[in-house]
Amino acid sequence: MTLKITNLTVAYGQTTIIHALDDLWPTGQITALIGCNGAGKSTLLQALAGLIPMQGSTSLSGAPISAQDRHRTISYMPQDTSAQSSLSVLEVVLLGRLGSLGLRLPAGLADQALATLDLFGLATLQSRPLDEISGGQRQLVFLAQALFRQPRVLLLDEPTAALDLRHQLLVLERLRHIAHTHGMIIGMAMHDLNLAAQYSDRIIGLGGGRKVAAGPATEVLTPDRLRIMFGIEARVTQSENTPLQVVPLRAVG
Ligand SMILES: Nc1ncnc2c1ncn2[C@@H]1O[C@H](COP(=O)(O)OP(=O)(O)OP(=O)(O)O)[C@@H](O)[C@H]1O
Repeated sequence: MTLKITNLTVAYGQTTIIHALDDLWPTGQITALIGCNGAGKSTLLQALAGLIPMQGSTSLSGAPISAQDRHRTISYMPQDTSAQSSLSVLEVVLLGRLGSLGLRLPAGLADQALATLDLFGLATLQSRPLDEISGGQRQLVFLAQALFRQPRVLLLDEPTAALDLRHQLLVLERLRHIAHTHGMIIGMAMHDLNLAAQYSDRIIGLGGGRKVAAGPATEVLTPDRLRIMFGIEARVTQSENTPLQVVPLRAVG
């Protein structure tokens, strides 16, 4: 299974934001989208999720994704998870499978939702109202909701932005495991280049809504490319048993 993106173009009014982007996202892999503020990462994810109009096409294993398929097969977690609600944490996760909910909860569904919460260490929060948990916990709840939908393609906009270091690693380890074992296609926008290097299979560098680099971290995260993409001077190090490390030194230009 491969997500094929062909000639994807997004415009707000007269302004084109994503310019005729082509790409292939293979099954079981995490693709990280990197790029400076305004590069088009969120816009690309939202277009793929069918939340904003786009031109071009997307297909899964050769079959075009219709509007109805898109809702069933693609799950999206936005950058902003600040929505207010007095629903409990477990209820918010259950909403991920709204289509399966009726007057009675199907047998086992709540247990499955609880197991998804437990992936991120949140089971003890299940009865707490969403309004009464922290920003990082909230991000984890919406991540659990997106996963609970059991999508074939999971799109995440900066999924670790609100998380402490332990939870950043835990979430990305879990996601990598899920991608590999379930063959899920995961695309995520990230600002932390070291986490992108450590956990993604492939990195796409966006600049001005265009793909300016794509490939494994060792090819994309080079000092020359970092200078072009982010306007920074950086040192990049890698030794045998440690992941590639980007050390930003100064802003240039
Ligand atoms: N609703 C909108 N109407 C008009 N322009 C928009 C809208 N949303 C985003 N843009 C513009 O589209 C461009 C890409 O924005 P986008 O949010 O995709 O960037 P990003 O790479 O996700 O940035 P960040 O890292 O800051 O989240 C920016 O120039 C932004 O100003």
